[in-house]
Amino acid sequence: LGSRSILRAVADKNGDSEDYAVDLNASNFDAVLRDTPATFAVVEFFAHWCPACRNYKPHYEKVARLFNGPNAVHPGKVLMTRVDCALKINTNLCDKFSVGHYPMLFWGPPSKFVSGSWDPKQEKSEIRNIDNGRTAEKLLNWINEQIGSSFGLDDKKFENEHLSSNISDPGQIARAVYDVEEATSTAFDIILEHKMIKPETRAPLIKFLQLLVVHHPSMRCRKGSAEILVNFDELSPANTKQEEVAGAVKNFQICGKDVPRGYWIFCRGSKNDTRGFSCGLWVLLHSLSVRIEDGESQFAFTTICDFVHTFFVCEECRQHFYEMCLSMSSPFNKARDFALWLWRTHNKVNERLSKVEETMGTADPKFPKMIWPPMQLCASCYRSRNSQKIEWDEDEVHTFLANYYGKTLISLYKSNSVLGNVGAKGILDESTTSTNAVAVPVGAALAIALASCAFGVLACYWRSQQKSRKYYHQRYSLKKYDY
Ligand SMILES: Cc1cc2nc3c(=O)[nH]c(=O)nc-3n(C[C@H](O)[C@H](O)[C@H](O)COP(=O)(O)OP(=O)(O)OC[C@H]3O[C@@H](n4cnc5c(N)ncnc54)[C@H](O)[C@@H]3O)c2cc1C
Repeated sequence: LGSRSILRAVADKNGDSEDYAVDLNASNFDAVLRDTPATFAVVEFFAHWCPACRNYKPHYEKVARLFNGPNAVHPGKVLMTRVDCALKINTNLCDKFSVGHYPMLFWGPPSKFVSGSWDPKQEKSEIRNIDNGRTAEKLLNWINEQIGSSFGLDDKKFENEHLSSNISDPGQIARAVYDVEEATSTAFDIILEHKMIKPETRAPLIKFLQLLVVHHPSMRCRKGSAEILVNFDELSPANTKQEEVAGAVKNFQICGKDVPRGYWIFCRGSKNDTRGFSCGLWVLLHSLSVRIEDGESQFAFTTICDFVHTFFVCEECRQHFYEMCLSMSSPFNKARDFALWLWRTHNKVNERLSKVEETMGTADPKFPKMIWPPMQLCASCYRSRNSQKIEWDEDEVHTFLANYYGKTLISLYKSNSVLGNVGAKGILDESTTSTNAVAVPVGAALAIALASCAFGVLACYWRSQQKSRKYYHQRYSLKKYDY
């Protein structure tokens, strides 16, 4: 099992069992703590034979319920885990943390636990012994003090009154990398659930996959998109029935088997019906727009327009977005222009929705629609501003977008090295060659994509899949955008 599967498998049990804390042992300890999107972790070292530990368990679980699993009230903040020191496999691990009594609780950033240790004599350590967590109330108070929160044991699902807005914190976007993966997976789940792969929708889907293969910010999703793309003609020959296609594609999970996880982090709203998928989709589109090369800008534009128009099941959203696509009178030659177009278009949506939400009272109070980026995020983006009008410095906006949706978005991946060495390298190797993929067949476009991405491992995999392949020599011309 992958480390995320462990997190999910444990989380999935929560429907009928009260075990929310994640059981770790020496073999999965590092991997789970490295992969968690949570900002902090609590590790409880205990022994299953210890009566005090058994009595403590309901207290610990009461707190873990708030943070772990798909129904977590405050997901992504704290990962609550436990290690049974009475199991032989964990002896060394417990020794490394100088576990001298049970239960013994530690707190720290998850990455500090990876290959980590704790020594009571050590003066400076980011791992701290929790010395006052003997009841659920005390433990939660201790956590609240550390992170300046006011979580309560009675907090209910989605009653995120404590959710802090991420509007003006530029570093928060780093957490959105998980949401971009979640949104990509959700988009493809929706496509399958709604049986949307048809002969007439193949072209927009293939083009979008081509874009993802090269420019998705997550290595996992680039790899998964490539696998689907490589097998696309086998998966959906023109005459195959919908059910067969859906069944076959389902076996290829676009961002790997551990995504989706079932919750949002950056895109989490303070109500259960706000934000989430549509926020994740925007972040995905922006992060694609800042990764393309000049020569791909028109391709990226038509691809994203067609994808939203064909596959985004919010009728009003896709219609409005498409109208804005159609209103473009000349093709894009520069990646910068396309990134700025998408930013402007998103702001038009924000402007329209802010009025609607104000009238209808449907806004998320923590995340009201606004013209973006606000001053707090990018003061230099503003040349001048009065109540009527903002005069933007578009060079500054573009620099900001490129940094925000480029490097910052994947910085958490890097620092956590979630994907291990290969993944981190894949993510950092953002150099790509311009690819007018719209004019080349699927296989050839992929070959160019792979060659240009330094995807060593994936390229090997791809070649091994190509032995007896015949490509569709099909031109995906989209008349609507032929200028
Ligand atoms: C293509 C598309 C079209 C949509 N059209 C409609 C519609 O017609 N009607 C409707 O009700 N809903 C529409 N939606 C949904 C709506 O835009 C929001 O996604 C949703 O209301 C959730 O809002 P949010 O607060 O999470 O912020 P979102 O608007 O989803 O934005 C997500 C994040 O992107 C960043 N951001 C905000 N503005 C910009 C910008 N201009 N440039 C770059 N980054 C920005 C912010 O960090 C923000 O938190 C659409 C969504 C998409 C993806």
